[in-house]
Amino acid sequence: TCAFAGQKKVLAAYEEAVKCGYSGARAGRLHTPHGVFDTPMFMPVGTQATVKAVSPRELKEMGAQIILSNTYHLYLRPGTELVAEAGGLHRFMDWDGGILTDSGGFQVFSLGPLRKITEEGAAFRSHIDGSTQFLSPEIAIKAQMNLGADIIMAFDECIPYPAEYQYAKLSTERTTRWAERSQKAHTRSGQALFAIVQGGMYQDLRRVSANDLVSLDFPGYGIGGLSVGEPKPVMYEMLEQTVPLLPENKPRYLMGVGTPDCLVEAVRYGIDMFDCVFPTRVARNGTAMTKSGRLVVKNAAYAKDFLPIDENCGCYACQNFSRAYIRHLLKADEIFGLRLTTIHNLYFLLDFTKKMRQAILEDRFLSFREEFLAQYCK
Ligand SMILES: CNc1nc2cc3nc(NC)[nH]c3cc2c(=O)[nH]1
Ligand SMILES: [Zn+2]
Repeated sequence: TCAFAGQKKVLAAYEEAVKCGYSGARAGRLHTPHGVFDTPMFMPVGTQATVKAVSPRELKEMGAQIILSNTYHLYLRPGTELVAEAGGLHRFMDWDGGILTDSGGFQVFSLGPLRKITEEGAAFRSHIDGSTQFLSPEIAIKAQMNLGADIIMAFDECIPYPAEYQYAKLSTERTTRWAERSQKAHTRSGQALFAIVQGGMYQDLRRVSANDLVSLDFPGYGIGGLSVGEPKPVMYEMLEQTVPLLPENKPRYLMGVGTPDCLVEAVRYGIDMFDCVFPTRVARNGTAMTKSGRLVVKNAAYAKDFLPIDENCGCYACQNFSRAYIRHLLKADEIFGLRLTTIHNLYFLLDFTKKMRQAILEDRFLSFREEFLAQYCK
């Protein structure tokens, strides 16, 4: 059955175009001040106000719609007030598409040597100069208002994996209180604030977290605390528990995911938005993503392979260069080499989400998923 449910309300409004088949997969459109964007979507990560090794023009060319930047990094360097003085993040990095900033929650817990978490917020040492820093919902929201992203995230704690039930419970309850404080601190119109569902790997805590945040009525919901080392079946189980509790007419954003097999599974559960450093990170050590799995183009096997990374790929790297040439550049430590693998990997994931959208619109997503998983080896 295909139903159309549209809503053109506040910014970052989610307009579901088509929900088809017997899965939760849906194709939608996300309304923001910088445009209306198609979902499912992959968002390239530009941690320090640049997607490493590629230009905004190249990102536009390959079909990027919304890109991500990290508040934690920009808060420490160059400072979010400075970015505000520069006219905001869009002007600063010359990107006129959508921008989503995460709130520092994850980085504080995964990057800076953590000092202490209290009800007030998180004290940590800067990974840049070792200085003692502090982030709270109010500080994180003010920083994101300064950056001026179209979508910003509530300040939360990404619960480490594994975590005791009691810790996960207390942390999740605090994250919900932090979400409320984030909401109160968010006074910038034309900017959507998403909450982040936590709950560790506990079904009941996931449900409580989702229900509590839905009752606080946000324009969109991140699903956090996943892709933190848990087995994939556990991640999917948490999605199964969480996504159905989230409003159909609001976007769902699975944070930090991921590889194509995870994307196609998460879309089946009804996820609309993804971000992941994987494509850009593995590109920098010479690994290309293909529909059959990873291709380490740096390997000697490709020294005389004059075919492109993927003959059916429409990206700049595959249209113009061979595996042998890219391998040569990588071996010679030439910057252009990792630019080409990065361009290919970003294009691959952006194109993959476009193909999933098309499959949903044509009501053939489940067979698309079967065919893809049959060919892709992790
Ligand atoms: C900004 N808050 C926030 N970011 C996250 C980023 C993540 N990135 C991954 N895997 C790479 N898991 C994540 C979880 C969170 C999370 O629970 N919260
Ligand atoms: Zn390519």
